[in-house]
Parts: sequence; structure tokens; C-alpha cells
Amino acid sequence: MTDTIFALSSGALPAAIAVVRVSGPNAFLACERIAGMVPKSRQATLRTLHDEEEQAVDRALVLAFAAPATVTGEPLVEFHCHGGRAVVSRLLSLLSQQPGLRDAEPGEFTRRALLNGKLDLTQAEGLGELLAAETEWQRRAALESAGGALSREIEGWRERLLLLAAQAEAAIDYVDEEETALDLTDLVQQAEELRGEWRRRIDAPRSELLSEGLRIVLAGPPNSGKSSLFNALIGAEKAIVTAIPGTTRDLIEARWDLSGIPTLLIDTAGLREGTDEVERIGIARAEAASMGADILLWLGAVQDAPAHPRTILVSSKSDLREGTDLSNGLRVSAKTGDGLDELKAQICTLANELLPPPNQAALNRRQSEHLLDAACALEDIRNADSILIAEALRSALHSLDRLTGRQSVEDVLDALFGRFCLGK
Ligand SMILES: Nc1nc2c(ncn2[C@@H]2O[C@H](COP(=O)(O)OP(=O)(O)OP(=O)(O)O)[C@@H](O)[C@H]2O)c(=O)[nH]1
Repeated sequence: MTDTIFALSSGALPAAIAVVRVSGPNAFLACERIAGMVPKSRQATLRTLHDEEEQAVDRALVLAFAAPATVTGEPLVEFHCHGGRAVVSRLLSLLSQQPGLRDAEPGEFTRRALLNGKLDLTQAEGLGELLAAETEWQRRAALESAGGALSREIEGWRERLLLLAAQAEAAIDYVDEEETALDLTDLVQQAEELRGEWRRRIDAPRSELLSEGLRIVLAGPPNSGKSSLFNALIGAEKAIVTAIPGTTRDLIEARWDLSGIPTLLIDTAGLREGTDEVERIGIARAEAASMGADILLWLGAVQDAPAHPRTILVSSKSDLREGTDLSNGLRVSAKTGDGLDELKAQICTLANELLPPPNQAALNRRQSEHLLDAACALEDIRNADSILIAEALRSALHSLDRLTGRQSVEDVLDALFGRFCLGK
């Protein structure tokens, strides 16, 4: 029989309320032994929880959900108890003594939901992203995936593919019967339309851009004010600022929530002919970071700006009369804050072009790879016979099923749920 699992599903203790969830075949039995009864399904009921010697443990709201209409698809009980450490620890230890019960592993409730068909893999991945979301943009995009937007889109593709596969199989039967072969032109055209849709989806920005954050790199000559601007943008004195050229020697990174857009702001060593080995390594890293940037903020002379498609030219230290030798850059002062809002607005404009739209569930790397497999399977069907076409369609279907987890993907599940928190 499946184990019954339990865990604290709410946040850090102490808290006003703690929610302990129990899921599995013995959940109701455990509830009866601890709360004296199992409340009516979905009706919050105030009960005194007891230990095995009838000593009161806490007064708690108890909720029972009958299977299969539960998040995990199994009988589920929730104890909403007081969020004191001793209360929760006593309740968890009581649960561990109940027959067939054990501590849940990270993500195990969601894993069971997946195995019981309550959600598919793309929704589970969306849920993982939702739990990790730190900015507004991440939250909205993750909610789309978790809510099943991607699943519905894939289900639509799958239905179209199934229809085409059925037509291709029917065409094979005609061949068997040595009758006139069916005209497959229309079928091939529809399959190619599908492939075109997938290609566009594969080429669209990936969800990792959101989870990892856009890489915004500050680069320029020594003393141009990169570290000062870095500190001013993140609102903290993280990078060392001095009047000595060459102060910053290595990359300095900070997560920066820019009006809901997740970014990774990177300060770099000033670019010049390095004077010692450490500085030369720092400069090489700065150059590599500039090339790998999603957006580059260049604080040097216009003519020295690296060839990067999304560069914002910044004319720093605008408060100083002499300013810098730039004529075209956006005038910004880290000291007075002058121009910072305009700079943020310009970064937001570029970021909007790069990031997946917040109301669309973007594909992650794993999902893109499976969709690419599906698209590749339909690559050469234009002049193929019905048997090859049917085979290609089956193969594409298989890739879509791996995408949503219909096909067993144990390796993916272990990697995914290992990242979840306990009690989810
Ligand atoms: N007045 C004024 N001084 C600034 C401004 N930004 C930076 N400075 C000064 O310029 C000097 C260099 O600033 P940093 O921010 O360390 O410059 P950097 O480009 O990071 O320098 P390196 O680490 O050498 O690459 C410091 O003395 C800062 O106080 C500004 O907006 N206004």
C-alpha cells in the first residue's frame, strides 16, 4: 500500500497559524486517532488534538478532503494549528507514530498530484517557478504555467496531431488494400503548419530568462563611475568605490528587481591595459561578461563601445561640470540621482523586448527540447509515403507526451521535485 505522508506545509515558525498536511490512504485513520473524528468532507471543524494518553496537544481547525477530489488525488487532511514550535513539533511527532505514516519528501505532495493526473508536468514545473518567484513578472508568468495555460496549448496541438495520425493510419490501410493511394497533400500541409507554430514557440524567449534574470552589465574605463552607478541602482553600498582607478578587480553581481523585472546587475573591472596579472584576469572577465550581457550599460567614450546589439550609452557623473568626454550618452549622476529614472526606463524598454510576455507561459529548456524533437520528427514528410508520415506523426506525439509527462520521465521528476520545498 502507498505510504501516507505528512509535513508542515506553511512557512517558518513561529507563526500565528501552521498548516500540517497529511495525504494518503491512512490520512483519515490518523485524523480520527488524533482529532477524535474525521470532520465532514471540506468542512472546517474546531477540534482538540490529543496524544495517545489523551493529553491535549492543541485546539485546531481540522479539514478533511475525500479522494479523489483533492490536490493530491488521495484522502487528505489538514490541521490548522497554532504556529508555535513546540505545538507543531508535538503534532508532527504524533503523526509519525500513526500506522503507515512517514515524513514527506520535498515536493512529494505535488509529485503525487502529478502521478494521480491532477496536473501535468508543465503545471508542476510552473508551480516550482511560482514558489521560487521573487518578482512580479516571474510570479505572473509562473502562474500562467501553473494554471495550465501551457498544458492547454499542448493539448490543442496533441489533438490536432492525433487527428492527423489517424488519417495517416487510414491511408496505410488503403495501401494495404491496394486501392488508390489517398492524397496526403492536405495532411502534410497541416502537419507543417503545426511544425511552424512549434518553431515560433521554440524561438520565443525561454522561461530561464525570467528565473535567472536578465544580465545587465556595467562596463567602461576605470574610474568612469560603474561601481557608484551599480550601488545607486540596487540601492545598497555593495561595490567598493574609491577615486583610485582599477578599484573593482572582479565581477560583482546583485539580484535587482527593476519594477518587477528580474535582473542580475553586474559591475566589472575598468577596461584598460592591465597593469598586473590579477587586473588582467579581471578585465578578461569584464570583456566576457559584456559580450554575454543581455543589456550593456557602457560608461566609456562612444567610439570605444563594444559591438553589442543592446547597449545603452551612459554619460556618467553628470553633476560634475566637466562631466565625461561623452557627447551622446544618457546623462546620469550616481551622486545626485539625476537621470537614474530615465536610465531605468530605457532598461525596461529593452527588457520588454527580450523577456517572454508576462501573460504567456514561456517554455523552459527541457520543454523546448521536446518541442524541438517533435518539430524535427515532422521535418521531412513532404515527399514521404503514408507509412513514413504515420511514423513521423507518432514520433512527434511521443515527444509531446514527454513534454507533458504523459510518457514516463522519472529522471525529470527527481530533478524537479528535489527543488521543491517540504510540504508542497
Ligand atoms: N561627482 C561625482 N562623482 C562620482 C560619480 N560617480 C562616481 N564618482 C566618483 O568617481 C570615482 C570613481 O568611481 P567608481 O564608481 O569607483 O568608478 P569605477 O568605474 O567603478 O572605477 P574602477 O573600479 O576603477 O573601474 C569615485 O571617486 C567616485 O566617488 C558621480 O555621479 N558624481
